[in-house]
Amino acid sequence: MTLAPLSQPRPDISSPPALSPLDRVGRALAELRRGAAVVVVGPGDAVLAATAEGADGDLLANLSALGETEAAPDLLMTTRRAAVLNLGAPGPGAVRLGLPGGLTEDRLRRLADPTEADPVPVPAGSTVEPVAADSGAGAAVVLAKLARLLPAVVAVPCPVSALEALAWARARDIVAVAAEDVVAHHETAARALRPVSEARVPLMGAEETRVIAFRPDDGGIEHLAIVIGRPDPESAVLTRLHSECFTGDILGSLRCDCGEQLRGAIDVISRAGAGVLLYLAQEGRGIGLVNKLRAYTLQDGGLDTVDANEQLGFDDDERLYSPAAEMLRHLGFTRVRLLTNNPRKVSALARHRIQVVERVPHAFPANAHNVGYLRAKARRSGHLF
Ligand SMILES: Nc1nc2c(ncn2[C@@H]2O[C@H](COP(=O)(O)OP(=O)(O)OP(=O)(O)O)[C@@H](O)[C@H]2O)c(=O)[nH]1
Ligand SMILES: [Zn+2]
Repeated sequence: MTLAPLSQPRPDISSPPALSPLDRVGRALAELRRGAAVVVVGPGDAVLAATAEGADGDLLANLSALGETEAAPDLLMTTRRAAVLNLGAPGPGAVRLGLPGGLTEDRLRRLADPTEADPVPVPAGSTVEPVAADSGAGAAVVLAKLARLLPAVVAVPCPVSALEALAWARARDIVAVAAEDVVAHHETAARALRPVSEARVPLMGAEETRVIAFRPDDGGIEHLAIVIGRPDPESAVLTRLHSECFTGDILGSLRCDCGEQLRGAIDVISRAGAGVLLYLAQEGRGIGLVNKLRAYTLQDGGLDTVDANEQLGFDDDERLYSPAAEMLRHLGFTRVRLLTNNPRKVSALARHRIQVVERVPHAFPANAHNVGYLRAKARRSGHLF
């Protein structure tokens, strides 16, 4: 084998042609998850950001060096987390927190992660400034959420204008992404869902079952349609939207009702003759398994399921149901009888042009471990038990 001489020009792989917005966001998510910095470019700002989770002193110093500033990075967090720290009113969006004396690894950890044992110290003289959702700074926080990390990032402004930021990032081999693509990502990924494989999977109690996997175009986790029997698209199809719950579905956790609801839905649909169960990759009401375990730790400290989410900086429910509506349409179903106790699922499907002709209650007896959780769902989230 002959090796090409070193002097031979190499193909430029740093700027592949015409990456789609989904691809660009997908790359940025992978970078954040491995602890690298990304550039997020808004209409009037560009930030160099890395996730707060796992950030150490070296990363903070590197960000400042790359941003050509003596100042320590700012901490960007959701308005929800800021409210928990008594730094303003809760609501949608994000804020930039400036700390006198700068951000240290210890301060960062205690401000961003409520499962850290010590009380949160917000130093006197700290500044809090709202950031627009579609700005580079606002979108950087959305990226952390999409990456299913703690929704907080450390960031410095890029040392160039927003117009020059893409070229600046490319010259340094840093992945760059547009804020508008980040903000639109959830919906764009749902629209780009396509069926990629399908197989017959006889289930206990529902032998005539097919599983169809739908993949988002950004390479994200597949959602599954579990079609039992032969549902008639001309009539309202008995349908269950089930959000993934590793602990309840697989391990049989008693902290929630998911395992019973999953097996119960298969049973009910099978006895009715036909229907569909959508198994949605929305672990932990959309915050991911790692954050759900953090939420459990907070609940063991006395918070309920809604407050635990908000302490972490999330909304109480981060799920979107456009993927579910898209999958139903792919299957040819536009009218459903929905197995749920959750009114948000009913209204969300209607918003996405799937007609819910009936809500079919789907409740199971409580146990000693989930009784508080079920009560909180009824009291705080409007579940109809
Ligand atoms: N963040 C968080 N998620 C949880 C907790 N307990 C269960 N979950 C998640 O909540 C989701 C429950 O999903 P579903 O059963 O489809 O939805 P639901 O809102 O309970 O509505 P129903 O249709 O009435 O069952 C799953 O993704 C679980 O992983 C919790 O304490 N915190
Ligand atoms: Zn569960």
